[in-house]
Amino acid sequence: MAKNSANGEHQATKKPPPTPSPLRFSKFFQPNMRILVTGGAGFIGSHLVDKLMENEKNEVIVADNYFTGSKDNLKKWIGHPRFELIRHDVTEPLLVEVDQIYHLACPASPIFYKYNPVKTIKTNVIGTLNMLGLAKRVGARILLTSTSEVYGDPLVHPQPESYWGNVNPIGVRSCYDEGKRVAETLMFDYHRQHGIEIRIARIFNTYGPRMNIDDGRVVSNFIAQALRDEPLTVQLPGTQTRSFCYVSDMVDGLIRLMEGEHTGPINIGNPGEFTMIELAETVKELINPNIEIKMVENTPDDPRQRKPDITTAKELLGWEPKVKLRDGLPLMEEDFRLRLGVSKKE
Ligand SMILES: NC(=O)c1ccc[n+]([C@@H]2O[C@H](COP(=O)([O-])OP(=O)(O)OC[C@H]3O[C@@H](n4cnc5c(N)ncnc54)[C@H](O)[C@@H]3O)[C@@H](O)[C@H]2O)c1
Ligand SMILES: O=C(O)[C@H]1O[C@H](OP(=O)(O)OP(=O)(O)OC[C@H]2O[C@@H](n3ccc(=O)[nH]c3=O)[C@H](O)[C@@H]2O)[C@H](O)[C@@H](O)[C@@H]1O
Repeated sequence: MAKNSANGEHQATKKPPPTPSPLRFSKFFQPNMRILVTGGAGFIGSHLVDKLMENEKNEVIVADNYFTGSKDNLKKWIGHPRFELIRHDVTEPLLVEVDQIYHLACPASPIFYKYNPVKTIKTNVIGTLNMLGLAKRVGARILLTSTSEVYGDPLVHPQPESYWGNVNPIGVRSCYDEGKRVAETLMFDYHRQHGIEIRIARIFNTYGPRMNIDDGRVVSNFIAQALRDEPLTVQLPGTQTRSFCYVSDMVDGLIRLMEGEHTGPINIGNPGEFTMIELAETVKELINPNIEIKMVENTPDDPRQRKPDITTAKELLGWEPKVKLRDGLPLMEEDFRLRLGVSKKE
């Protein structure tokens, strides 16, 4: 850290991050963009990888510990010369030379992030520290997938990025939402202290093909239940709301944020808001009209309402979602039918 000799006070360094290896400027070297995607074997990560691989200038490295992700999600890229897959836990340091880091690694379904809460915190805090250390060493730009859960059980509705949230710091969801809040803090501290180029996306409930069938999140639960002829389990009171974003819209928003000039945090989500009873009724109508809707117990600290204010994303990224819930659900149904082996009744 630079020292100011005039008054003896320590000041934040204005030093830019280190430049990439000289090899990258050699005329004999392919000027490809090398991109690390942590958590790339998961639901959103694997769709992001598909999109990044479409660009022939991109080389993609995925680092994943397969806690909630799977090699299956990436099978079409395994063996591709521009693709590498590493079994790696982000709570350990990673040495790779990359230009960009999409840092997604973290279990996202409440059932999975509550399963080993201490590990969830380590993943969010130590994992993000490790990825920021990597970004600092190689001069990479880093994007963190934060969450609408940083707003907790929001008292402001819809939620703009300026809202500081209403989070229980000692509850059963805190490992995830406080973990992500610390991850955001670390991102900004590395940015201010070391000049790291950061991007923060606050993702709101995202759904689509490749979600784990027994993932536990509401959309995947309802579709799997409808296809298995089981009652749709609406957790009480059923009037709580969520806003559901289709995964292709999400990936488009994340790439725009990474490529743009704004650090964020920026909300990326679909503002269409539904109660859980409305969601169950829609799934019933579209997929299985004979199914029963059953009210069941909820879990502690479940947010009562959630809807993104996406003014910032519209203005700064020129982004807004295109896929409506009624159009996205059938695309997910198709994928779940294939994986569950349940064909459509004529
Ligand atoms: N899907 C959503 O609705 C949503 C909403 C808000 C934020 N997010 C964030 O987006 C990211 C991706 O979410 P998703 O829905 O694809 O979840 P997911 O569970 O399908 O994917 C997470 C991936 O991270 C991997 N992972 C977990 N811990 C790891 C560790 N310690 N080291 C390496 N890999 C690890 C998992 O194996 C998995 O492949 C997460 O950071 C999540 O917090 C998702
Ligand atoms: O978007 C976000 O920011 C966060 O959203 C979700 O968290 P949550 O909204 O609690 O997701 P679900 O588990 O899908 O629950 C949504 C609602 O559906 C209800 N639910 C869930 C499951 C079910 O079978 N039935 C049901 O009614 C829950 O009570 C809750 O009110 C994700 O799982 C987090 O990873 C993510 O960060």
